[in-house]
Amino acid sequence: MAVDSYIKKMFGEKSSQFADAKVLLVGAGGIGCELLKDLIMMNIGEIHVLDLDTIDLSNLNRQFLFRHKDIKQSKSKTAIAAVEFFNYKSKLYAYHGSVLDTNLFPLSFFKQFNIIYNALDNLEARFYMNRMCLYLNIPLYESGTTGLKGQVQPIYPYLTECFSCVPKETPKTFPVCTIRSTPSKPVHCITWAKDFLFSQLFSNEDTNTQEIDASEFTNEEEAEASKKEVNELADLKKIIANEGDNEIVIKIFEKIFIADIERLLKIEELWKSREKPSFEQIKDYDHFFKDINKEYLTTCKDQSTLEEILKTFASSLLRLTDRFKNNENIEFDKDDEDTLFFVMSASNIRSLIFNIPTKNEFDVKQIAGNIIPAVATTNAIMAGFSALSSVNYFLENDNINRVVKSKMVFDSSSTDKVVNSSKLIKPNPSCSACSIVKGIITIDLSSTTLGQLRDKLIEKYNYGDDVEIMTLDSRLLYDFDLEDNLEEKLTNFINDQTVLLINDSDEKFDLIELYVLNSQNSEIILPELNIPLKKIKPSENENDENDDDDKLLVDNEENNDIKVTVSLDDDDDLVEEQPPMKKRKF
Ligand SMILES: Nc1ncnc2c1ncn2[C@@H]1O[C@H](COP(=O)(O)OP(=O)(O)OP(=O)(O)O)[C@@H](O)[C@H]1O
Ligand SMILES: [Zn+2]
Repeated sequence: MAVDSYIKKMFGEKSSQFADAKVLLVGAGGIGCELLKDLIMMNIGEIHVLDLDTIDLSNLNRQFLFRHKDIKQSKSKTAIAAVEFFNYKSKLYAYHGSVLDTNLFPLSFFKQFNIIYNALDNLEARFYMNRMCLYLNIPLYESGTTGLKGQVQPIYPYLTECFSCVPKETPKTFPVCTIRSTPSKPVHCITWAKDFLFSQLFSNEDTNTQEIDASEFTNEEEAEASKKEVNELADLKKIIANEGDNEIVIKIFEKIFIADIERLLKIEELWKSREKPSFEQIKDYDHFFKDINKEYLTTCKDQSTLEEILKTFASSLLRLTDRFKNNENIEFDKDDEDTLFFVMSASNIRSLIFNIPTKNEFDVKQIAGNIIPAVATTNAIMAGFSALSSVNYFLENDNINRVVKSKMVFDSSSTDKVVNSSKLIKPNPSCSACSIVKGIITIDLSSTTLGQLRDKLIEKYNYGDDVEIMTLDSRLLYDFDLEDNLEEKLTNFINDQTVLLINDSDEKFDLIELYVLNSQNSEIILPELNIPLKKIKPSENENDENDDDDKLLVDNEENNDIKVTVSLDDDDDLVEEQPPMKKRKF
């Protein structure tokens, strides 16, 4: 049966609308390759594929559109070239770049799509796409897998839970003192080698300026020892940059694995209830450093003998030193052999000193790359559900009906059912992303004054009296107390893509967020918004005399007449988005 009639049989007459759709697929990795195939099979009109990465050897086992010859080629472009021979009607477009790059992909880029599919592997990009879809009110089909687990979440902006509504699990971290002074597991040594030693030696940042936070250590002496370590490493880094002969291997080894450990040994407090580190297992190190070179031993991946460990350390260090001297920006990458082997061997030397089991290349790669093996089948299943979920977009006329028909799909822990589904849930009213109604304002910043913007806002959204206008980064541009700026052109305060927060001075309506698109000679075009009434009654906070204690008013250097509100709250949670401005009272 031809694809067209098959689709018609499956989904009915309305499936002919697939051909009119323009969709964006973000990510051409494990799920992305599968989704591209599924969307093509649905005869979607235009499929735009975006990915920042190039193909690695380790992608080939599951990213079935890529071949060995494609290694180092752009994922999005290769994926599209690979399906060229499929029998399909979709028009395909590839973009190589990060979706976070606002120069390459401004908000107006996303505006052209009916649907966006996320096939990403990190929270930052997922949070970002979630926001873009909220601004533009575009349905987002979010998917992800870890090993045998996976899930697909259709997100209909403001009607269902968005990606930020539920806090995401934090990646596992360890106390600094465990990593720096008292490791007891292989993962502690690998984390030390990757996140501390490797970045101290090879990162382009000025490591001299890095501060040690004494409160993270249980013991003052320990904090002092760590501070010394960092300063001395910064000196070694200078030697790496300027000399880089084989001497450096011995110097670095003796500093990190002898002097620093001796310093720790002197802190008796640390070893009262722990086994002391010892040099017994590495005492013959100078023997193995006699004939070092940049070639790796053929058995270096095994890491089963002291010779393999030490020689891998020496070769990887020398190779990285060469790269560093060539001004290469070296970052840890599990698929970059030199960086992986350096981390592997350095962590194994540390393990020998702390009497911890050593690990081979395979294990270190898993742990250092935080990898749960990706499973091709899970990717294929979740991509399939993502494509199928989006069929509701075409079969139903509006988002409310789409929500009713759509389901969230996830893996099941029961053995008699592979996948489960559940109804979509309403947004979390305190979600940092979707609890604030968002929209896009098109405006000519060079010809419009702040006063004109204020008047237009009041008129369009029926604010009773007045508004306060701020930027997302907390600059107060206007309130009833700050009228001096009203005659000024907006270019003096904001740019294209600035996000504005508009607050109702009467406290009747909730805060709104407007994304600025600068357009020359354009009138002020404000979005149609359904602004909810304020959830917290002002009277609830009236007795709170210290309301302003959590903000400071300071001068902005560029615009001296603008008040700048700086929050003293320091909410550093990486996996939850920043708390919304509406939580503060202005
Ligand atoms: N900011 C971003 N912009 C564009 N593409 C992105 C961005 N962040 C991640 N991606 C892409 O999302 C895809 C996710 O796919 P996947 O989870 O299979 O990861 P991978 O990098 O291909 O594989 P692995 O991490 O297992 O080696 C990757 O191709 C990655 O390049
Ligand atoms: Zn939300």
